[in-house]
Amino acid sequence: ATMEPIFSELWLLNRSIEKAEGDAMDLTHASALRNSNMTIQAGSIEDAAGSDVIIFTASVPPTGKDWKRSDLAAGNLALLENWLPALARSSPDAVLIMVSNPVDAMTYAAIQLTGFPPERVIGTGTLVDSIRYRSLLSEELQIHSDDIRAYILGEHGDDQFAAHSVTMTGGEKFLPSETTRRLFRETVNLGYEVFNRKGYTNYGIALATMTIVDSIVYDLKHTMPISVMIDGFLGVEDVCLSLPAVVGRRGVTRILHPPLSDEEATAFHHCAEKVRQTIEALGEF
Ligand SMILES: NC(=O)c1ccc[n+]([C@@H]2O[C@H](COP(=O)([O-])OP(=O)(O)OC[C@H]3O[C@@H](n4cnc5c(N)ncnc54)[C@H](O)[C@@H]3O)[C@@H](O)[C@H]2O)c1
Repeated sequence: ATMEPIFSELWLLNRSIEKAEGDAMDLTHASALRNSNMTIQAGSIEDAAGSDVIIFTASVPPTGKDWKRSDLAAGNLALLENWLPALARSSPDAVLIMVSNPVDAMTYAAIQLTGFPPERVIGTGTLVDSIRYRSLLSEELQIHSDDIRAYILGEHGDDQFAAHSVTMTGGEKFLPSETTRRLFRETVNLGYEVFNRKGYTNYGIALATMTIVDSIVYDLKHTMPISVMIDGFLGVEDVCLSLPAVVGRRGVTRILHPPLSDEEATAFHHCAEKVRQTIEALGEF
C-alpha cells in the first residue's frame, strides 16, 4: 500500500511514533520518484479519522524455533483490543483488512471488537498461499500464474488444503495428481521456508494485501480466496476461514461456494474446528 499511489492520504500508526515517522519520511522520499500525490504521514488514531480502509499489521514477535502462527493468538488479541475499538469509532465506515496472525482467529476477533458488519472485515487468509501455489503450478505447467484458477482454502495455517477438484485453466480441469499434491505440500511450508531464511515475509503478503485494497478502492469485484465470516457453507458458520469471495468498495459482496470433493469438505470442516478452538482458547473479548 505504501508504494502504490492509490490513496489520497496514507497514515502510519505504530506504538512507536518515531518508527512510524521514520517509515513515513523514507516512503515520502521514495515516492518522489513515483507519479504520486499521495501524502504519507505518521500519526494517531484521531489523525487517521474517517479512513476508508484500515490495514492491521501490528503483531507480537514469534518466539522459539518451531513457532506456529497460532502461538501469536493471545498476544495479538491484546493488540487488537488495544487498537480496534478506537479505530472503529474514529473510522466507522472503513473496510478493515486483517493481516496479523493467526489471521483467521484475528479476523473473527476484529469483527467482534469493531462491531463492523462481517462483510467489512477481510482477512488476507489463504490469498498468499494461493499465489504461492499458483506460482509453483505456473512453473510446472508453463502457463502464466494469473491464468491458473487454483485455490488454497480453509485456514491460513498448517491445515489449509488445495481445492484440487475446482482447479482449472482455460476451462480444463486439473485432476489431482502426484504433481499437484507434491506442489501443494511444498506450498504449505513456503511461508515458514521464507521466514526461516530472512526472518520475516513481506513481498508476497504486501502484494496480496494490495490486491485486496485495489479491489476495494476501484470497486473491481475481483474474486479471491480471503478469510471471511463463513455463511453456513457446508453447515459451517460463526468462524472465519478462506473461501473465494468477491471484493468491492463496501468489502465482501459475495462469498462463493465451490463444489468441493468429499475429501476437501472434510478438510474444510477440520479447519473450522481448529480455528474455532483457537478462538475459544482466547476466552471472552
Ligand atoms: N496473513 C499473512 O499471510 C501474513 C504474512 C506475513 C506476516 N503476517 C503477520 O503479520 C504480522 C506482522 O508481521 P511483520 O513481519 O510485519 O512483523 P514485525 O514484527 O516486523 O512488525 C510488527 C509491528 O507491530 C508493531 N507493534 C508491536 N506492538 C504494538 C502495539 N502494541 N501497538 C502498535 N504496534 C505494535 C511493531 O512496532 C512492528 O512495527 C505478524 O502477525 C505476521 O505473522 C501475516
